[in-house]
Parts: sequence; C-alpha cells; structure tokens
Amino acid sequence: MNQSKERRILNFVLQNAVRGDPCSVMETIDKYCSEKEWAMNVGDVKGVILDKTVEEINPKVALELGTYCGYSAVRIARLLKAGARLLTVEFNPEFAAIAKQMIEFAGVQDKVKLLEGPSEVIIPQLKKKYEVDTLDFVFVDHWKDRYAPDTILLQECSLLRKGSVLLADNIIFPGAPEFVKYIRNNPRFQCSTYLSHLEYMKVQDAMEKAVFLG
Ligand SMILES: Oc1cc(-c2ccc(F)cc2)cc2cncnc12
Ligand SMILES: [Mg+2]
Repeated sequence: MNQSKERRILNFVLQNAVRGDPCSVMETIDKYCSEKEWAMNVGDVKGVILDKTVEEINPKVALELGTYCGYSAVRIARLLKAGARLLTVEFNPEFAAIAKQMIEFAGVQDKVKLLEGPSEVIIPQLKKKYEVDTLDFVFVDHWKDRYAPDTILLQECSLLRKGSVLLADNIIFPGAPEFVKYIRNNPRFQCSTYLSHLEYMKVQDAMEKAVFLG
C-alpha cells in the first residue's frame, strides 16, 4: 500500500531534522512542503503571527483544534514556559499517529497532550476528563464549518474567561465566512484580522484574533 503524504512528511523529518530540536523540525517540514508536496501546515509565514500571539499571551493552558501532522503543536509548544501545556485535538487517526511521532521527535511531548476524536466530543470533556479550568489560548485550525459551533461550545462549557484569546487560521482561504460573521458581530469578542498568505503559496489568507471579553 503506498505511503500517505503525511507519512512522507514525517519520514523526511526523521531523516533530515535534528531530534529534540523543534525549530529544526519546523524548518524541515516547511522545506518539504514548499519544495516537494504542499500540505496544510500553518507554515512559516502565518507561523510568525502564531508565534507573536503565543508570546504575547504566554498561555498556561492552550488548546489547538486541528493537529494534522503536529507542525503547529511543535510551533506552539516550543514557546510554552515550564509547567504550561498544550492540548491538541485531531479526529483523523492517521494524522494523529503521524503527529504523535512528530511531537515526540521534536522533544516537546512533555508539554503536549494529543487528544484523538471529534472536537465536539472532546471539548465537553476538557474540564472533567482533562482537568482544564479555563483556556488562555485557542488555535482554531480544523474544518472551517466547525469554527463557529466549536467557539459557541467553548463558551457553553465555560472554558473561556475574560481575556482568553482565539486565533483562527484560514479565514480568507479556504475561508470561514460563518465564523467571521459570528465572531465579528458578537459583542463578547474583540476581533482583529492579520492579513497574510496561504502556507507555501502566493495566495492571500488571513488569521482572525478574537479576545473574549467575559
Ligand atoms: O491551512 C489550511 C489550508 C487548507 C487548504 C485546502 C485546500 C486548498 F486548496 C488550500 C488550502 C485546508 C485546511 C484545513 N484545515 C486546516 N487548515 C487548512
Ligand atoms: Mg490552516
């Protein structure tokens, strides 16, 4: 059975990156996906927006929706301070298996908990099963039609507190119009848009930052 693209990306990292070095893993994935096979990692351009947001917040508890191969989990985890943790949710078992190995190779496994399953199932479990009180930061990067319902679910589960920050990828391409309409018209969120480019392409994309006002 021929290999998946995600398996080819992981193998390229295992053969070319430096074990235990998150930046080396990120650079190697970016090299493969810009030169050989495009893949839906947040990438090196939008990744800087992600970095700046994480550094500004310095989250103790962060959630990622949409792990994929683990690129942004590694990107976020490398910036987390001692004792801080990232919970990352992936519903595709093949992607989750790849991401687990990617996270371990990068050496950030002690900061990252990979939760396999649909976000609508995992989010209601975060408080009791995963001992979350509230989330300081949420990176929203899964299927676009889940952005708005999962943002509502996070509120219903009392997982956001005054100052919690959501950062959503792809609000221009592929686009998340329902989410943008919901969040920008919602007085409980203070929104700002960061224009950028789709990973590894000249196509325009953007990220939306939404601060929960409580
Ligand atoms: O960053 C992303 C990009 C794309 C995507 C797909 C097809 C295409 F042509 C262009 C872009 C899809 C995504 C799905 N989930 C999370 N992130 C994604
Ligand atoms: Mg994305």
